[in-house]
Amino acid sequence: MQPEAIKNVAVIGAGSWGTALAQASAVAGRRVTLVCRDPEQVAEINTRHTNSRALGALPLDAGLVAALALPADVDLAILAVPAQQSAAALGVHGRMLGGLPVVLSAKGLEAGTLRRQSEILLDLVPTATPLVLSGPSFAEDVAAGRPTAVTLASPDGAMADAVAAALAGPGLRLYAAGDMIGVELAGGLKNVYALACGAVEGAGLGASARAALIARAFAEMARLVVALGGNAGTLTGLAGLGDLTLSCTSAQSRNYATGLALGRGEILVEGRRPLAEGVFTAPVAQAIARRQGVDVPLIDAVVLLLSGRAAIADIVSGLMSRPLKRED
Ligand SMILES: NC(=O)C1=CN([C@@H]2O[C@H](COP(=O)(O)OP(=O)(O)OC[C@H]3O[C@@H](n4cnc5c(N)ncnc54)[C@H](O)[C@@H]3O)[C@@H](O)[C@H]2O)C=CC1
Ligand SMILES: O=C(CO)COP(=O)(O)O
Repeated sequence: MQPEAIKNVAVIGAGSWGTALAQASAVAGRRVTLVCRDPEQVAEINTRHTNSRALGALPLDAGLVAALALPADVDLAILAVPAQQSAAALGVHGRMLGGLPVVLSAKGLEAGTLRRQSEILLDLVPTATPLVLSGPSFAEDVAAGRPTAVTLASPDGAMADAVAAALAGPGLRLYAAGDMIGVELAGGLKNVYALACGAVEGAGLGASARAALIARAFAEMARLVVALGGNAGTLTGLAGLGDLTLSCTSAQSRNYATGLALGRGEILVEGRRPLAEGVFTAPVAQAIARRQGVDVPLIDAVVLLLSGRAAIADIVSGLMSRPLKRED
């Protein structure tokens, strides 16, 4: 496929990330339909050119329209609902996606089934071509056109090149890559580690502890990626090091902010906080690691923290008192 053949893009999911990706695609010259669930949101986007629920007063590109369903002439779809909602959204829209390239942009693993986003897509729409978009990219930055770079991974290299070229614009640079498993895992796992890093800050444990945590998270993530057939080298790129750095050091990350609250001793009340994908992905990552026989002490620590069954001081002292081991 040539990039010029990708004229019409549909984005499923009108939250902050879906709206930001729709905006970037429109700025890149595509005709974009943002698929919403709420008729009032459709009316707001089409008349006032804002999506206030997702991105406040930010003016949206005139090439972006909203609708309740996908149009018939779509060349490329982007799925941008929370990771636990991808199967439900594909249940509604999947029959329109047969044979199409589908960019998966949620960062998370599915509870219960332990599926990655590409596995969900291929189970529900076997003829679609999956591409995974991940990397350091806050929706607010992408929507405002600030410089952002991400990875776009697919086993179909020619398709990844074409879609990267079609979606690239003045503020968004996409690097095509082949290791979809590594990129998917990196995107899901960084949210778990961002929770941990936020908790370290919230508990006042210091910048040295946070840096050590990031480095050990990187090593843990590499073990899991390799065990699942991915490439550890992928983690040196945007979806690995790039996103881990961003999400583990910035309170703008909702996962980091949630960790901060936990570290301060606050109790999480479901539905009362912004989406923090790591909360759902942590137990899934732990189950996958157990299945593969991979040691993941940091993921275990986050699962314990989220369970509310142990204080952060006890969790940290448990991590620090493990037998010493070699780094190399
Ligand atoms: N916000 C960000 O900066 C970034 C978010 N992401 C990822 O994008 C995914 C979505 O996150 P956000 O847009 O930030 O969340 P959000 O909470 O802002 O929006 C989620 C949207 O999905 C819609 N939705 C939920 N279930 C649905 C369903 N079954 N069918 C159709 N629509 C449904 C909701 O109505 C809402 O509009 C997450 O996996 C997140 O990790 C990735 C990169 C950046
Ligand atoms: O994935 C993101 C940045 O790359 C967004 O992070 P949060 O979901 O933690 O806000």
